[in-house]
Amino acid sequence: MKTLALDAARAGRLRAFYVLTKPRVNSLIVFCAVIGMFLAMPAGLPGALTVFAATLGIACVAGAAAAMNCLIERQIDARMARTRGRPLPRGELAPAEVLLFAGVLGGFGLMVLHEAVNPLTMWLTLATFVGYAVVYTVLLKPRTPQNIVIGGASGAMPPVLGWAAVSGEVSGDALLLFLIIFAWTPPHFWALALYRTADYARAGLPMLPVTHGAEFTRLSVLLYTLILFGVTLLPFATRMSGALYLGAAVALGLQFILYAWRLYRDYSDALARRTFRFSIVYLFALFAALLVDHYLRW
Ligand code: HEM
Ligand SMILES: CC(C)=CCC/C(C)=C/CC/C(C)=C/COP(=O)(O)OP(=O)(O)O
Repeated sequence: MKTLALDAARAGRLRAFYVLTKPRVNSLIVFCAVIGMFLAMPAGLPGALTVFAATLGIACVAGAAAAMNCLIERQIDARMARTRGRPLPRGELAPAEVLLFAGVLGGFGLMVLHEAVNPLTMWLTLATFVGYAVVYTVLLKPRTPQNIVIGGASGAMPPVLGWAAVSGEVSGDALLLFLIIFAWTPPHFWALALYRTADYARAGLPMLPVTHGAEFTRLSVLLYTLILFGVTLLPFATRMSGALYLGAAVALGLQFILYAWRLYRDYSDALARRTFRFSIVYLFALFAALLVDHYLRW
C-alpha cells in the first residue's frame, strides 16, 4: 500500500517537471528546428547522429527555457485562470528544485550541442534561451505591449538553430525561415490575448488588448497576417522553394487572412480561439510544405 502511494507521488512529481517544459508549445518549436536541419541540405539527407543530437539538445534547452519562464512568472501565473494550474502556483514543486531542474536540463542540452553538433549551434541556442528566459520574460513582458514582437525573435530562432546544426553556418535561406516565424508570432499570440484580456489585465501584464484595446489589436492581427503572407512568398521568390510550397503558402495564408478579417469585422471570443488554434495548424502545415517541396524538387 505504502509503496503504491510512493510510486503515485513520484509519478506526480515527474509529471509536474514534464509540464514545466511546456511540451506542447515546444513540440512545434522542435518541429521547426528539425525542418531547418533538412532544408539546410542542398541534396540528400543530414546525418542521423547530427539530427538526433541537435534535436535532443535543442529540445532540452527549450524545455529549460520554459521551466525558467514558469519559475520567474510563478506569482503572475497564480493570478491567471489559464496558468494557475501549473506546478509552481499549485505548490507541487519548490522554486529551488525547478531552478536545479532547469540548470541540469539546459546544461545537458548545451553540452550535447557543443560536443555532438557544433559550438555555433550551442551559442545560438544559448542566446535563444537568454532571449526568451531573460529578455522576453524579465525585461519586455512586464513593460511593453511590443513584448511579443521583440521577444518573438527568440521564438523564431529554431529553424536557424536546425540549419546551423547541419551546415555549421547561418545562411540567407535560414534567415527567411526566421522571418516567417517572426511575422507569425504577433497574430498567433494576439488572437489568444484577445479572448484572455481579462486574465492579462488581472495579472497586470501590458499585453496589446489591455493597453490599446480590442479593436486596435484586431487591426494589428490583420496587418501582421498580411505581412506574414508577403514574407511567406519570399522562399519562392528567392528560388529556395518551388511551386508546391507556393501553393501551400498561398492557400494557408489566404485562410489565415480570412480568419483575421472576420476577427476584425465580426469579433467573438469563440472566433479568436479558433484563429489561435488555426495559427498553430498553419505553422505546422507551412513548415511541412517547405520540407515536402524541398525533397520533391530534389
Ligand atoms: C514570444 C512568442 C510567443 C508567445 C508570447 C506565445 C504565447 C503562447 C501562449 C500564451 C500560449 C498558450 C499556452 C498555454 O495555455 O499553455 C501558446 C500556445 C502555443 N504556442 Fe505560442 N507563443 C509564442 C511563440 C510561439 C512559437 C515560436 C511557437 C512555435 C514555433 C509557438 C507554438 C505554440 C503552440 C504549439 C501552442 C499550443 C500549446 C497547446 O496546445 O497547449 N508559440 N503560445
Ligand atoms: C532554446 C529555445 C529553442 C527556446 C525556445 C523557447 C521559446 C522562445 C519559446 C517561445 C514560445 C513560448 C513558450 C511562448 C509562451 O509565452 P509566455 O511565456 O508569455 O506564455 P505563458 O503565459 O503561457 O507563460
